[in-house]
Amino acid sequence: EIGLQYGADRLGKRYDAAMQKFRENRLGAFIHWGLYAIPGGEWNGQVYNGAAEWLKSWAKVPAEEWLQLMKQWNPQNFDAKKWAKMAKDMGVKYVKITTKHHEGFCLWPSKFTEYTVTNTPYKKDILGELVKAYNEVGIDVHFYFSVMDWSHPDWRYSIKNQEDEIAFQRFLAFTDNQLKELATRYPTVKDFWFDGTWDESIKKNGWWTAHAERMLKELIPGVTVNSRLRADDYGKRHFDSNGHLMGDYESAYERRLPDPIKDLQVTKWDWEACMTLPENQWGYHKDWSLSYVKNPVEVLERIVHAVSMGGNMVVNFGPQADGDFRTEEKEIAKAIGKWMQKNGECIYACDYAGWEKQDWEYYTHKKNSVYMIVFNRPYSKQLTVKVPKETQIINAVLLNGEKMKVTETARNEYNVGVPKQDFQEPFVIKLEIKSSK
Ligand SMILES: C#C[C@@H]1N[C@@H](C)[C@@H](O)[C@H]1O
Repeated sequence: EIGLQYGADRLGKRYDAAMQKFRENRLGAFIHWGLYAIPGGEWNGQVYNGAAEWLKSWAKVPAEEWLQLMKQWNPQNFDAKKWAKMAKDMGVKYVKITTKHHEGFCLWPSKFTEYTVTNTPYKKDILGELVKAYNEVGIDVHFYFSVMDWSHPDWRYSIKNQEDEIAFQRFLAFTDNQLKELATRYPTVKDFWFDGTWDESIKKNGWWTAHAERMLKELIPGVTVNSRLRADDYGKRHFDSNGHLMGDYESAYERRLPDPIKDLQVTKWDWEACMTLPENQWGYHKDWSLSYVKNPVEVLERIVHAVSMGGNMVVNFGPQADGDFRTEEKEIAKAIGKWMQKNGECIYACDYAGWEKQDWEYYTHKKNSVYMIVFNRPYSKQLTVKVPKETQIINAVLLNGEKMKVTETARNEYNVGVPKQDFQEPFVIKLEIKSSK
């Protein structure tokens, strides 16, 4: 191994209570809300099909022009309690909120920039209202924070000369101030999810990324930080030059998931994926017909896929400028919630089972139960289960209590029958197992 000053601070998983809670939460929601919700993907009469929260970039809008949108920021239908109820009904255990996206507009009254909710017709501390409302219903709040800040004159993509260096060090000090502000104003926050850290300027300042993580953990003991913040002494991101994960969980799975057969290495560490409902829209886009929108079962499949490999899944919502959610998002949240109400025990506090994946889909594991989450119902009406050596299936029950037939078909192989009723949705069978290992 090579000596690193700014590599991984710890080897292996964290097992303290705060990290255990992060891990057991398993299902979260992302909220991408900012000035970009106002134009919703359209600028000067042209609709851009790229991600709506990047419209400033697609339409090449200068920062001072873009930030004029603040004059229109007045979400009259915003109701933090309604947002909290929608999340609770969906069955999410945490919500990640964009405190500040790349545009630099802050949902909290930051003292270090003029580009905040305070200087809009709305005036009030949106972030504070949301933290309070989510916490009141027992939902943890995580902060998304974009280091890249298009509104700040000292932001640099790369460091080309001494002037860049001096400006960027000022920028990092500004960022420190905002992070300290967030951690002290909202001490119940459980996690910081950093984004906008892929440019040369950050990779050349690995020291700062290590400092930012350590500073937050001093301010809020137990807080978790994602790997995307971190760059080591040589600019290596997520995993340091010795191959060790930096931060507390890997956060590279954005709109994609590890392969359930080829990428089993991820089961060795904590990780969290995040996904969009359309192909690639995080902020509100007025025209969702521009790309495929996943149906509720396709969203569920991604949630279960992540948990089956020991990861968390965060499903994204992009609220409208008026503070309400589009109908499609409300309907998907409701459908997920209905399924989670019946089947959540195969998700919450579950982990990778380590059994050989089958075509009917996924296993998850909790204590001495293994759950079979069936997305593909076989015409044979038999679900093949290959168990590890010295493992027996004692019984198999549907979560509604219906007993499933279990037939040993070969050494360490069983057939588990399917339910009589075709539920027209993924169903869950709970296996009680006995291992003589
Ligand atoms: C690229 C990029 C950003 N990362 C996702 C989580 C969204 O915030 C998107 O704008």
